[in-house]
This record gives sequence, structure tokens and C-alpha cells, in this order.
Amino acid sequence: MMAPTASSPAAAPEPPTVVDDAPPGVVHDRHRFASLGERFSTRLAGMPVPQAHWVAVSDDCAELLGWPADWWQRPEWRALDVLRGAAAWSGMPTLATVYSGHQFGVWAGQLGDGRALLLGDVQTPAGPMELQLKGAGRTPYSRMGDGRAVLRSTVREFLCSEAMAALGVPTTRALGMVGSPLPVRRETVETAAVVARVAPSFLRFGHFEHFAHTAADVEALRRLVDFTIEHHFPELAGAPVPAVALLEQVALRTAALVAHWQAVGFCHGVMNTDNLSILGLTIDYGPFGFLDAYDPGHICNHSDDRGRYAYGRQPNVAFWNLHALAQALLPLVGRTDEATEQLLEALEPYRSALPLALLQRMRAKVGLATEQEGDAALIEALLDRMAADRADFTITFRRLSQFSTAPGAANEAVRDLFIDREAFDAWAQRYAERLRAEGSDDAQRALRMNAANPKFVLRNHLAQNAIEAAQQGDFSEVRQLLKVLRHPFDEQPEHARYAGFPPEGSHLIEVSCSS
Ligand SMILES: Nc1ncnc2c1ncn2[C@@H]1O[C@H](COP(=O)(O)OP(=O)(O)OP(=O)(O)O)[C@@H](O)[C@H]1O
Ligand SMILES: [Mg+2]
Repeated sequence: MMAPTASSPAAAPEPPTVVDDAPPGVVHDRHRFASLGERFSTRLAGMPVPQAHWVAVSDDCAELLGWPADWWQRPEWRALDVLRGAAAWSGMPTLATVYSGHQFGVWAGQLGDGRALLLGDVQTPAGPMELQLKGAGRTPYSRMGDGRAVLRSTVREFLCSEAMAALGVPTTRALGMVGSPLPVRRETVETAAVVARVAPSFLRFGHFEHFAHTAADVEALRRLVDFTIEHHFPELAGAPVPAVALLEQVALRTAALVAHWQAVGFCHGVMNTDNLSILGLTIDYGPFGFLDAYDPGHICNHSDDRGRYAYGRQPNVAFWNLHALAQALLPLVGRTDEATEQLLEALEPYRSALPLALLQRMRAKVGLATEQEGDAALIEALLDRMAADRADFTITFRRLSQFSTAPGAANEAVRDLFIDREAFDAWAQRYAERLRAEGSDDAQRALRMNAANPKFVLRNHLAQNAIEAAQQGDFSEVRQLLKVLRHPFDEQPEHARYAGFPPEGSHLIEVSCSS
């Protein structure tokens, strides 16, 4: 299929207002992605949402950009108009990019930014970043979609992006979000919102698949690989086979990412190849969820009937996606058996890197300072107990921080989370012996463990409360939750209510692909 070009009918009817004064670092008249050329994207303006109002902004994200905290209020920058899609900072060639992808294991053909609009680059203290709106209207890639995002899903994306960053998980960031009374039809009629996202790049596996399969344009594919290396993997410059070198690095980043997800109990929900970042960032917060009761088979996405993206399957699915990426790179390496072998070899490190990274994270979660033979089995045994008793993932690890190795210590706080107390006691005895063997100090270990086991994660019911208030026009809960989630490892005793068990019935909150 041919990629739509700028002449496609979905372009916005009116040119946006150009705002001359822009926040620091905004790059004028030069944009990395635009420089790739027109096969990669379509230039177009946003379709403004009417009567927009601020819902929330992230000071941490503004700081990352090197922007003053009041960036959103400066009259000369007209940030509200920029976020609602009615204005653009001067020289920002706004565009939608084209990608394809595998969805739920099936080739889906061309997809693309159907409701995302790339505004351009910002030079920041952390390097060049892209600024992108999600929900800014139809594009040539919208297919049957309306180009919009609803308030409900946008609150979730905004909060979780920033929560994940605070947890130390690689992620796209959210700078701020605006709401609008514009009606948007999903299962019911909801209202529109737009979130401004920030990342060094929003490139997905699907961008590469697009040029390999949909456009079948090897030159464009090569250009994309070179571009990605030049801007995002400069250490690979001069690699003998760039595609192979890139694939290996992406595999390693993906392994590190998924290890993070597993260790923090995060389920992505829609790990389609168009939602896997080439930089190993968490991207696309749709029907994600954090584990409540520990269940490796937990499915967070109600649209995922067969559990393809269940929590425990994430490491394998990511590997599957890496194979799809490898296949997309094949035309660059030559379609010989030898070339296939080279690409498959580049994926090999994933197999060892993921379990190793995960074991390291799990060791930190249970407070082991040294590495011993039986550690994996000890951790596995705890997870088995947690699964058997459906112990709460976040609360169990947080309470385990208080574990005492003193002889006769009952360790009730954590023990009480298990139904089979005897089985827990047997495990606790093994654990205490292991800790004593490395001379672990309870107080020091507690500090280390509290820095590895968050007290606060964005559980569905917390997001839901904030959404329901926001739907009534009260954004205080969104802002409050953002504040709490900025410091997920701190005790914050005044916010204990955000760290409790999910209330009865919260598992009935349905999150699906509808967004
Ligand atoms: N309301 C919509 N209007 C137009 N296109 C949409 C809409 N919702 C989803 N799409 C498109 O469908 C495809 C798959 O959607 P998916 O839910 O994975 O992504 P998304 O949530 O829109 O965006 P992102 O991955 O950028 O966070 C993408 O091409 C996306 O742009
Ligand atoms: Mg997506």
C-alpha cells in the first residue's frame, strides 16, 4: 500500500496560528524527523479541540525540558492553544508519522499516527527531545478513528507516564494535558482531551516494519536505520552491519525495559509491535495495569480475550516482537540464510539479559546484597507462595522491607498477607538464613529495599477515582495523585490512603482498548 502524502483529504481545514515566542530550546525550522523526508510522515496541522482548559501539568517533565515551571501560563507562549492544537510555535513543522505493525500477533498493515501529532524538537539539558500531542485530531493515518482521545484514557496516560518515570522505568513523558467539552463517542459519549508527550524519539518497531513490508522501500528502511543510529545510538556509528548492531542494542534495551515492568508489577496490555519503542521506552498507556494480587496469568486488557499480553507472558511477547523487527531488517542484510542467522544471533543476548536483569531487580526487591547460587530459587519460592495466596504484589514487597532476621521474630506485617502461614514461615526461615549468611543488617536492608519496592503505584482504582472527579470538572485528584506518584518510594504517611489494598470490587473496573 502507498503511504498517504500531504495531499490526503484528512489534513486540517485551517492553518494554525503561529506563535513567535516559544519556550526555551524549541527548535525552529529544523526537525530531525522531518529531515527524513516525505515518505516518513505527512505534514499537517492539528484539529483544535474547542474551549480547552488545563487539567494538569508535570513540573518534573518541564524541568527535564529546562522550561520554567510557569511555562503553561506565560501569555506570550500560548501553551494552551498549542496543546489544544490551535497554534504552533514558529518553525515547528507539525506532522504525523507513518508506521505499520503486528497487532495481537497478526499483521495489521499500515497504521501510523492516527491521533498523534509531532510538534517538533526541543533542545534540552537531557539532549534533544520530541514534543508530540496525542488526541490532536484526524490524520491521513486515522483509518476509521476520529483522531481523538477521551479524558478518561488521557488522565491514565498522563499520570502513568510520570509515575513510571518516578519509578525509574524508561518511558515517554507527559508534559501536560488539556480537556475540552468536545463530545467523543466510545461505548458512551465522553469528552476529548489532549496530552503533550515528550521523548527523545517516538520511533516504534512498526516504523521499520512499515518500510520493509507495507511500503517495501529498502532505501527508506536503510535511511531509517542510519537515522536511528545517528541520533539515538551514536555509539554504533561505523558498525560493519548497522542493522544487526542496531537490532542487538534494541534487544538489550527491550530486555532491560521488560525486566523493569516485571519487577514493578506493570502490565502493558497492548504489546503490539506498533507500541514497542525502538529506544526501549514504555510507550502507549492504554489498558495498562499494575498487579494487585500477584497472578502471573493476570490480563489487564479486557479486549485481550486470550491473554496474549498477560503479565507473565510479557518477556516472551517482547521477544516475539523483536523477531518481527529482525524480519523487518532482513532486506538490509540480504535475504540469505547467513543473513537470517546474523539477525537471529543479534537477538540471542535478549535471552540471557532479560532473566539476568530481572534477577538483579528481584534480588534488590528482597534486599540481597550479594549473589548466591540459590537466590533465584528463593525468589521463585516467594512468588509461588504469593501466587498461591494471591498476596498483593506491591504491598507484600513493601512490607517485606521490614522483615527482621532476629531469632523468633514473627514478621507479622508480611506474614499476615499469606493465607498459608506455615508455608510462609518455612519460606521466611530460608530467607532469614540466607540474609544472615551475608551478614545482612535489618535497618540498612530496610532502607535499600524501600528504595527498590515502591509504596505507591497507579492502581486502577486510584486512576478511576481521579477520572470520575475529572469528568465532573474537578481536577484536584489528578493533581494530587501526580504529586504522590512523583515520590513512589517515600513513606508519605499523610498519603497512606493511596497505598492501601484495592477496595472490594476494584477488579471490576474494565480497562480495554477503548480510549
Ligand atoms: N481515536 C483514534 N483515531 C484515529 N486513530 C486511532 C484512534 N485510536 C487509535 N488509533 C490508531 O490505531 C492504531 C493503534 O492504536 P493504539 O491504541 O495502539 O495507539 P494509540 O493509543 O492511538 O497511540 P500511541 O501508540 O501513539 O500511544 C494507531 O495507528 C493509532 O494512531
Ligand atoms: Mg499505540
